[in-house]
Amino acid sequence: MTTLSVSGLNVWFSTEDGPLHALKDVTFDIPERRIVGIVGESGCGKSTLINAILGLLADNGEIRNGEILFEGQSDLTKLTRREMQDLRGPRISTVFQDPMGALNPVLSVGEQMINIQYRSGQSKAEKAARAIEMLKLVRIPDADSALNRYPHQFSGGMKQRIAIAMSLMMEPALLIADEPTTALDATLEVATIELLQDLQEQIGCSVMFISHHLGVIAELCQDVVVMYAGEVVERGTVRDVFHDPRHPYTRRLLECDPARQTERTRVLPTIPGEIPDLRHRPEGCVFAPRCLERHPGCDMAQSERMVAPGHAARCNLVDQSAAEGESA
Ligand SMILES: Nc1ncnc2c1ncn2[C@@H]1O[C@H](COP(=O)(O)OP(=O)(O)OP(=O)(O)O)[C@@H](O)[C@H]1O
Repeated sequence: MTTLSVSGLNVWFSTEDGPLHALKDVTFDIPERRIVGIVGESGCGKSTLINAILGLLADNGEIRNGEILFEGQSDLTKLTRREMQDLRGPRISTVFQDPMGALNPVLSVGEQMINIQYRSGQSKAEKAARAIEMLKLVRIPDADSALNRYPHQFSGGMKQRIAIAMSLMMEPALLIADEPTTALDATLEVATIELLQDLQEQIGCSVMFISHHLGVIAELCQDVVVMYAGEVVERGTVRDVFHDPRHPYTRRLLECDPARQTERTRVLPTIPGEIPDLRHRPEGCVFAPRCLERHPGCDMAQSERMVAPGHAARCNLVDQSAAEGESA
């Protein structure tokens, strides 16, 4: 079963300078029990995508068309505010870069972990036992006494692990992890990624993992969705997309062999130029103004093409090279 299926999603923001088309025809799946990485430069629409899934778009934002199917049943774009509230947390949970966004500084860790289970129907002692079990799972030393401590009494890495424990406590079907390791140093980042891998396997949830760190995506994810200027430009398994990138944008991102780079340079390389103003999208390919492989066909609208089973790219060049291959 597919945990999340986003198809033809379009999000617009109204701004003083006119309508801004932030997400255009975004389509991808998060299959059951898989970790899907979302990668792209700042401004490519990652936050807008998360907010659209969670029903938390800003007041000036609007989903004009498209579908976000959760567990093959509910179209999240059609749910009421109340219905979305019921899903957020227990069924679709989140973990962000700053764990303090999830932790209340004036409540003990135990109180917070017990409060999260408000609908479990269990006694307080059972909830406390579950909290200790989760703290052990995320490798917090001395988990029993950790319940009585406050967030500021833990290191940054431990706070993030507690936030992860809280987000997985109700065994959600989908965890949305937005740059959860970016603020951590390299050693803690590796440990946190290994932990996420372990927990995902144990709990059996799907994960949408947002990162601008290609090395982390390669390490953790099975599938990857490459976004540019609010469009999905390429998607497929990490193996296919990273070993045989078909969109010029993906190729630019990957052009330096990650294996030969240091931890620091494995983050997204800077590509000359900027994401276009999304109030004035180019008629043709949105990446064309920065593309080194630009040709006249790029001035026409691009549609997504399957380049191999499960591997798609939104680039007219894909067909051209395929056609060249056939005629050679
Ligand atoms: N409330 C808003 N009103 C107007 N424009 C918005 C709003 N929110 C986002 N945008 C625009 O939508 C586009 C996508 O923004 P978004 O924040 O989703 O990108 P992002 O990839 O998450 O970037 P970052 O990594 O910097 O947070 C940008 O052009 C941004 O300016």
